[in-house]
Amino acid sequence: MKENNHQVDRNTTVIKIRELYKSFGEKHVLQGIDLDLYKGENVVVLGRSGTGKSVLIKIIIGLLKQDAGTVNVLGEDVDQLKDADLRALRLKVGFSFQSSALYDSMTVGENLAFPLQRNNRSFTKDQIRKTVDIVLEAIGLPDTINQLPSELSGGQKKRIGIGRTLILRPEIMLYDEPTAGLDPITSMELNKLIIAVKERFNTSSIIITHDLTCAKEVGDRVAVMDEGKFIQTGTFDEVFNEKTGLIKSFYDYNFIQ
Ligand SMILES: Nc1ncnc2c1ncn2[C@@H]1O[C@H](COP(=O)(O)OP(=O)(O)OP(=O)(O)O)[C@@H](O)[C@H]1O
Repeated sequence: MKENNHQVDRNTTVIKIRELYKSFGEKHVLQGIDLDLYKGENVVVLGRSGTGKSVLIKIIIGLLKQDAGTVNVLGEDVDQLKDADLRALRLKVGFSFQSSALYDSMTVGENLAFPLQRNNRSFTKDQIRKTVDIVLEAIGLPDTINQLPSELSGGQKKRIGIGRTLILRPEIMLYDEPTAGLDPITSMELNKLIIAVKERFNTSSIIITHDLTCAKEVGDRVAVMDEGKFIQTGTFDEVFNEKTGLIKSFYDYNFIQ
């Protein structure tokens, strides 16, 4: 059991996915996905490239429509929502891109303030500044407020990307390969940040990764995707206890190489 597992509320499901199918022409990408994300939980989705992890995330935030099945996010069936309701739902679901997607010409402070200025026009300058300060402190980079993205390391950019997502106080966080391209020490710091975000901001998260250390550190549960289905779901130890087939390949590649 993880120390932070006590925060998981198994009576409240924030994302409920049932019998989800998605094909592109003859390419059957998602072939019957079921998933519950509980309040306060971090679920890691592991899978080889091209197994459909990004397609799953896009359906969750309504960027793609499924062929069959249901995706319920915070009580709403995503594919049934009108545009305005979908936009409102997206404000409650923070999506942290693989590339940090920061605006190069804006300082860190301006990058963080931008989503607030755009989505929450009632905020005063002072409130915006305070919110930016709180988030910068939470992500451990209070001194970068006046820096440009080009002056930051890869790990710092990822943190700021997460901070920019947090600024709107989402209930759910979706992380797309948060540790990709980072050295092991910076990856470990990012794992700690993902756990800290959950504890401090009460978020529930889906984390897409190939990185088993990340999965082990941050995941209350791990779901292994292969050919559009989850072939194993459970705690990291449950999933990797019996190492056969794809699970073995993943384990060997990450830990024995
Ligand atoms: N809009 C689209 N049109 C056609 N095919 C698509 C589209 N989006 C995704 N695919 C296909 O769906 C499959 C799954 O893609 P997806 O990006 O979800 O993989 P992934 O598991 O996220 O991979 P990676 O780990 O490399 O990011 C791929 O074969 C991809 O080519």
